[in-house]
Amino acid sequence: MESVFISGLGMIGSSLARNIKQGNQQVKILGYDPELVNGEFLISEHDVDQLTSFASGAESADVIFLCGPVDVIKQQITELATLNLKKDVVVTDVGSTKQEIMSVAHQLRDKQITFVGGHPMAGSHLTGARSGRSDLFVGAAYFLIPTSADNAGVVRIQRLLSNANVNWQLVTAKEHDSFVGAGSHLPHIIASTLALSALKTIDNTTVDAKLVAGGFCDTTRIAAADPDMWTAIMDSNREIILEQLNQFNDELKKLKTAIEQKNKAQIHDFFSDAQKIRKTIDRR
Ligand SMILES: NC(=O)c1ccc[n+]([C@@H]2O[C@H](COP(=O)([O-])OP(=O)(O)OC[C@H]3O[C@@H](n4cnc5c(N)ncnc54)[C@H](O)[C@@H]3O)[C@@H](O)[C@H]2O)c1
Ligand SMILES: O=C(O)C(=O)C[C@]1(C(=O)O)C=C[C@@H](O)C=C1
Repeated sequence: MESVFISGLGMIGSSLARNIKQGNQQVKILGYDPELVNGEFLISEHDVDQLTSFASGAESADVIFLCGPVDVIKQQITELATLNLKKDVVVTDVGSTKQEIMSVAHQLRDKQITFVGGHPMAGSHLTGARSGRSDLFVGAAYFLIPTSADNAGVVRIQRLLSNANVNWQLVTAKEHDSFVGAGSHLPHIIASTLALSALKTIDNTTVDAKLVAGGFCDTTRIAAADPDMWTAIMDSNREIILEQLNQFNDELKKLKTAIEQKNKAQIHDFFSDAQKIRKTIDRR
């Protein structure tokens, strides 16, 4: 019987457990999470078969998914390199950044342990096992960062998650971090900045903040995300984020200047260009 160990049974880890279990009841799922409530919930739902310590789950697994925050994933890769893992184990993760993680993972590759970086590009601002879903990843990109020797690992992960109906994307860690910087990290920064700055103004009016426009709610939903998770992501993708923030500031400055100068043609071009870009990525 194939054993899968999932470390971190929050939204993403629990979604993987549900999906793998639904796809194949024969796979034994071992789980670890320091917040016991997550594991106990998944045991009660029969999505996880057994709760273990990190070390014993890792040592008895055929495939290991690291699903904690990015900083925890890095620590656990280092810990895995000290354990007595199965010889042909495949280790993967779901962290939102990849360059740092792939670089820490050399400790595993040096010991001929297969590590394939992973990142399902689906989720929400919610946390914990109760917020996971078996269909969370349907239609979403699932990035894998193989190294040249890791083809068997890629196939093994794809087979295990064949029920997930994801859009597999094999990319380099650098390409990944640049893409998610623009497509995920910057949006979170902007949503949170908007929430902070707009509320300063709104709180000085007599109108209830809950009466804000739908556009405010659409653009700030992700500002409700977990600060611990996002602090770890900012720290891990620091250089790319700083570069992309400069680019963002340049665009914002252009609009500010056009508004100051009452340059209606430029203001129109700004919204028209953005409209065209947004329409090209409409998925649903
Ligand atoms: N939230 C999203 O939309 C999303 C999407 C894709 C990837 N990710 C990435 O997935 C990972 C998990 O995010 P999530 O949304 O499931 O967050 P979550 O908070 O729901 O789950 C993280 C879990 O990790 C556990 N944890 C903390 N320290 C641990 C440790 N030492 N060992 C094992 N578990 C530990 C926490 O108790 C928590 O249950 C993060 O690395 C995140 O960057 C998140
Ligand atoms: O949809 C959301 O609420 C999310 O925040 C999910 C989201 C993102 O879209 O940016 C968050 C972090 C990830 O690494 C991948 C997906």
